[in-house]
Amino acid sequence: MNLANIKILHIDSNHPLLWEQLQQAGFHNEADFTSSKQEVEAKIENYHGIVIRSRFKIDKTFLDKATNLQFIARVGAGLESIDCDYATAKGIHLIAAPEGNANAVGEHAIGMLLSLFNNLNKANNEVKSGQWKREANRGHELEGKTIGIIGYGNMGKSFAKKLRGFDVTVLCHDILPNMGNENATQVALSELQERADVLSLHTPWTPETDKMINSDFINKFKKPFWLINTARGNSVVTEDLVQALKSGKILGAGLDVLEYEKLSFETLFEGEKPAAFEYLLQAENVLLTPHIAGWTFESHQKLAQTIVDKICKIYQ
Ligand SMILES: O=C(O)[C@H](O)COP(=O)(O)O
Repeated sequence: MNLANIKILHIDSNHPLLWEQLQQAGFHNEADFTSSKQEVEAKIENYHGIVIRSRFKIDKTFLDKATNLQFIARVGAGLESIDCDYATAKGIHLIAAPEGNANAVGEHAIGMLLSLFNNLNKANNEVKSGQWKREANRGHELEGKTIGIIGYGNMGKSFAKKLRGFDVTVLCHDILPNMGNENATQVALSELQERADVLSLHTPWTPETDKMINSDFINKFKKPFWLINTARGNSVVTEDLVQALKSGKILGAGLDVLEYEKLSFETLFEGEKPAAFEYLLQAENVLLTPHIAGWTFESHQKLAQTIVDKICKIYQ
């Protein structure tokens, strides 16, 4: 097959190796990082492949215009910006690269957990502002704790693997059966809620996981617990999380994702903020990072390489 006939449109910037290796393989590549969704829609019939991150939604309207599209390559894990069922029904290959940033997410979740358990962020801020508070920063140890992981795909598995060596019990829950492995025992959700001291969320954002962590869900946990969310902000009802933080049912939270994060910077940080968000910003037992769990120099490269390999495989 003459790969020069396969025209690929890149609508988001990625690690340069992605472009370079597709060029070397012989594909015809074009980049358009600025056109609006409507502008891309108007020309998408000319392309056989599109390489995206999450700039805009690939919905039915878009797909109906993409009459020659053979693949959609998402340089990342989450596929929520694509109408996957509709694309698949049209015979379009869907490619994603969760293998590329799973390690980064696993390491970030470990970092958040250790930071929360040992007050690293809080204590650091205090010492740097001239306060030497030892008793107020007495920490907890992971040893002997039970870690519950919801969503046991690439990210959940990576986190569980990193937990080896901490002498913890690792439970996982997934909608698919038989997902447990040497690093985690699969249990029913109710058992996880009964036993866990920590909940780490590693689920995609789907209708089933939207607002999943709400008061009802939280109250089913038998013990107070720590929450780590490196998955999607919309899976947690922030008001309910705040209520649980206030009551002590949630002991602390490490949040790399927020339900407000798609708002503009101005909306998010200037002027009046949603009360629950304001609480998270002030709370000492809440650690916030700006959706960077999968955002490392190494994952940038691994994501690109994974996508190149998967595109090349389609045309082997
Ligand atoms: O789904 C992912 O891979 C991560 O959440 C990163 O998403 P982004 O490409 O939209 O930043």
